[in-house]
Amino acid sequence: MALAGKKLRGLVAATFTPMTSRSDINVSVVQEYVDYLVNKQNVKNIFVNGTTGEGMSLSVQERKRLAEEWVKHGRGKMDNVIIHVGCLSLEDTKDLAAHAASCGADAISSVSPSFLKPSSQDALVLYLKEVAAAAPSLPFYYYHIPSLSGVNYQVRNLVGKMQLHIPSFRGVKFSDVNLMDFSLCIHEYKELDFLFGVDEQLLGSLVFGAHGAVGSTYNYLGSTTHKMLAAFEEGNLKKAREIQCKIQEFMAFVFALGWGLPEFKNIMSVTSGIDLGPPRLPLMANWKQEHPETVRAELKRLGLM
Ligand SMILES: CC(=O)N[C@H](C=O)[C@@H](O)[C@H](O)[C@H](O)CO
Ligand SMILES: CC(=O)C(=O)O
Repeated sequence: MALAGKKLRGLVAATFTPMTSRSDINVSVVQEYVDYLVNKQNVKNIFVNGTTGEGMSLSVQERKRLAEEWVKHGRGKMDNVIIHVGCLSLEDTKDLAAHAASCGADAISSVSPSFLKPSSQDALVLYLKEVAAAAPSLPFYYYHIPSLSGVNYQVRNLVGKMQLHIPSFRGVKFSDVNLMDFSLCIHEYKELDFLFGVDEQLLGSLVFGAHGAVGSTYNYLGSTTHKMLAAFEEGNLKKAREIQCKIQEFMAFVFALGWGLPEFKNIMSVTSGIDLGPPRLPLMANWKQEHPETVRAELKRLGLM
């Protein structure tokens, strides 16, 4: 089922990791979550254990268990289950990559290490080459997210090197606002997939030919975002802009609450009715019980729920 010659297109939901009230992973709701994405949001690709999934805050064992569950429940329902394998340890990353292949994932992706960082573009490519080689049968996507990784090489420059050294390299999940870099990637590397990762600015990336998008909001705004994609396809920019602005108004509202990614899982709990529990880390002090009602009211006010 691996992406062999297939192109990765359309919306990819970066899944939240379901947890119990005590912050243990809760795989019992994964099936319901998959069904919600497919049936209510018409989203058929998932990106597991990434930023949204708090992958970096989970143990290797938990990440493996989650990968197995998402693959198992995605089978026959999802077009692509992409497992994010990046972490600070190369050994763990390779272990996660090999595991993703063994459990039947469609592709893997990795961020750059972000504490001790690669000293050059070549060093990063060599590192990722080792990661990809641990799962040589799976398409590999580089996950560019400079705001969190602190690693900000121009992707356009990296891509040529990755293509040369990593046989399974297939594209980039581009979570940055540098649209010139993004555009030149698409223009120069037509055989690769470039997926945009700043949901509230997706319309801008479509102008430059984005092949798809990976993000946290497609969990609960997938169907709304599909309407924007359709309007863009039809050349109805006025409508596409209206939809994007609603999404921006909503994001501005949650940012004003002081929320960051882990707290966004509240929004998915509210919209899907699936209790995803609290974020893993006790650092996330802005996660408050009273907020769900406020979020629901705002989504309703904007016509997004
Ligand atoms: C920094 C970050 O987490 N970016 C996510 C994807 O990469 C996005 O999906 C955001 O969660 C989304 O655009 C909301 O800001
Ligand atoms: C947002 C995103 O794509 C991730 O969670 O990794």
